[in-house]
Amino acid sequence: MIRLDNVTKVYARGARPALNDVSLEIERGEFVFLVGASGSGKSTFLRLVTREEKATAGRVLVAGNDLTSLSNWRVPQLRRQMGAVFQDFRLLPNKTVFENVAFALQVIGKPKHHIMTTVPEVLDMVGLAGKEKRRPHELSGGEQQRVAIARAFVNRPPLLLCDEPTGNLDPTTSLGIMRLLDRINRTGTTVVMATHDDEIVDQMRKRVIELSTGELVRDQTRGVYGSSR
Ligand SMILES: Nc1ncnc2c1ncn2[C@@H]1O[C@H](COP(=O)(O)OP(=O)(O)OP(=O)(O)O)[C@@H](O)[C@H]1O
Repeated sequence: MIRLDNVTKVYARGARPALNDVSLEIERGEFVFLVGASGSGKSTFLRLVTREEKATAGRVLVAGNDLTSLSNWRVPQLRRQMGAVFQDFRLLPNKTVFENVAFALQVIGKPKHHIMTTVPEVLDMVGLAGKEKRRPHELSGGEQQRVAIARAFVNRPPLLLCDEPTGNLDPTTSLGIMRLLDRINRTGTTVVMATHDDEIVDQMRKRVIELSTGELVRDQTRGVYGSSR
């Protein structure tokens, strides 16, 4: 699903590489935690996968596309294959829960009848049935993140990228979000999650990839947050 071959990323104003000669492979259907101190390169990794950034050297392959040579006009097509979830939810404040999720389908031209059947299904799946008409400010943080996950998953993308999805949530709420991401992963969707949440990583025991100042320093199956433990 994702392959990096000797990838280096140097930002225009960057003193040192944000990623330095990183090679790794993530297979379809895997659940992977991306850990490392602030500034270690996690977000850069995710931005290379979405093609928000281009590698300075090396090759990035995602869902069968070589992003090094992918033309700009094909980037929207690439992004349809991935959903993204962020720490700050990024919902549209003036739209209802239903409309926030429906919007993701409208922008890719799905017909109304498809939207009317698919959105309730996914809202049910994330545990928000009955809250369709609420606006984001009328929901708890955990519920807002469920809306964001519903929006990211409504098109059933093969890849879900999560950047600190539990960063604003308390431990119990975070666990609920993780159960949901785990369920999504079990449908066959590859999940890559950048996180600082040691409790979550230690509980889930999934593959852990650790970056340190742009270098891959650990790749562990059924891993924990800190390598010293
Ligand atoms: N647009 C940019 N221009 C210049 N340097 C950047 C840019 N974005 C990130 N960097 C630098 O690249 C390095 C890696 O940053 P990145 O955001 O990928 O780290 P991170 O692991 O996601 O950090 P955090 O956990 O704080 O989100 C840092 O040194 C950062 O300052």
